[in-house]
Amino acid sequence: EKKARLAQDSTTKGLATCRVLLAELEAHQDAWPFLTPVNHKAVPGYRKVIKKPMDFSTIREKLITNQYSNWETFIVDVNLIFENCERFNEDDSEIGRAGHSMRIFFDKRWAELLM
Ligand SMILES: Cn1cc(C(=O)NCCCNC(=O)c2ccc(F)cc2)ccc1=O
Repeated sequence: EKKARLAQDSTTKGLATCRVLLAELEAHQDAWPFLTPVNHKAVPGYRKVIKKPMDFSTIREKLITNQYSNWETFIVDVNLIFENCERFNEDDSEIGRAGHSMRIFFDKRWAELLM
């Protein structure tokens, strides 16, 4: 609730929790399309359609190099992965389904850990 949120926002605890959350996302069985940046040479049209690519390895690098000021900025990048996936992939496709599965998992976990 509100007090907890404020505590999470400012302390490194909030970002430590993001590392826990990222490790869980990377370990998920449906994470494979999102572990590394989409290879736009191998995926025709990707670079043109997706203006802000994002993936778990990029988020990990940004966490390690202190590029997130708080857990909200971390959440924005994770959600970008799912928005890009929905934009580029049919819902009824292997990667589309993996994106929906990961988003459902993430929404539940960050609510438990950070709210
Ligand atoms: C998010 N997205 C991903 C792709 C895509 O083709 N991504 C590469 C999949 C191939 N990567 C693997 O199979 C893999 C990677 C790491 C690993 F540890 C195990 C397997 C295409 C469109 C799109 O929107």
